[in-house]
Amino acid sequence: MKLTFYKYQGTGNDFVMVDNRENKISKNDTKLINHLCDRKFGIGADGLILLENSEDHKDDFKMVYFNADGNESSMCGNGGRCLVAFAKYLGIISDTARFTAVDGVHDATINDGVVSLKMQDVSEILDNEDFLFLNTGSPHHVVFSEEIKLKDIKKEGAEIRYSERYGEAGTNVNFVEGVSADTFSVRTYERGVEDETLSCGTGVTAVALAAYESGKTTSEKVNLKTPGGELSVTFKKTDKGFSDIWLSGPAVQVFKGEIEC
Ligand SMILES: N[C@@H](CCC[C@H](N)C(=O)O)C(=O)O
Repeated sequence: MKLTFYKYQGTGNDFVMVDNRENKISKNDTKLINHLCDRKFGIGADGLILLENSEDHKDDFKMVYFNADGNESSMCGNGGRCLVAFAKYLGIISDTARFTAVDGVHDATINDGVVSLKMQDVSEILDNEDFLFLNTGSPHHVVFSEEIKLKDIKKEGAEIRYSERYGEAGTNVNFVEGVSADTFSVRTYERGVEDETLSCGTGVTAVALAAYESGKTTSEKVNLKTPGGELSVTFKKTDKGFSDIWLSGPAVQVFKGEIEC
């Protein structure tokens, strides 16, 4: 079969997008999805996203996310932003969207190529001496450190991802360095890619909230510099945790293609 696909990137976190409203791809075909994401033998991407019809057509569409290893996973923030740009390209939405993902319903807006995605509220943050841990749709271990540009992210990230603390499920790992009162540099090791990616949306969201929680910023708008570009996260601190969390940044179509599979 010839499969039409689109390639998108959001601050260098890249995705194969498939319009699956007619169920062309089976969600259980781990081997095929892993092959499509392979950078040498396939198209190449950090993950693959299916745009599907929302159940009962309640929302504009549904997001189904797979890591590059071919397994369906938890929420992908950059992927969600790219999917909104894809839905606009397909004519499903204009400048606002509401869609369902694995962690629930998300609202989004597009303005001049910048996609802002509303994330789920966060009520629990584990604040340890050496790190923070929270779930922003995906699990994130956050370490504040210095000279992150010198780190071997693949090696240090894998040590934490596979540590006993996180068991079989594992975690994503973010290494963070302060730049100014409201700006942080972030490098992320992603589970399911098992390497550093150029940016991670749920990761920078976790970093912004962790920075606020640990007193490293007092701003409810945090700028995040990743190796693939800049994102921002705004939120409101409440007595229950964090709400009204929005992740914003560019989302770009790179190319369209067909692949025999
Ligand atoms: N790149 C993503 C996160 C994707 C999910 C992650 N790899 C996991 O399995 O937890 C993002 O932008 O949030």
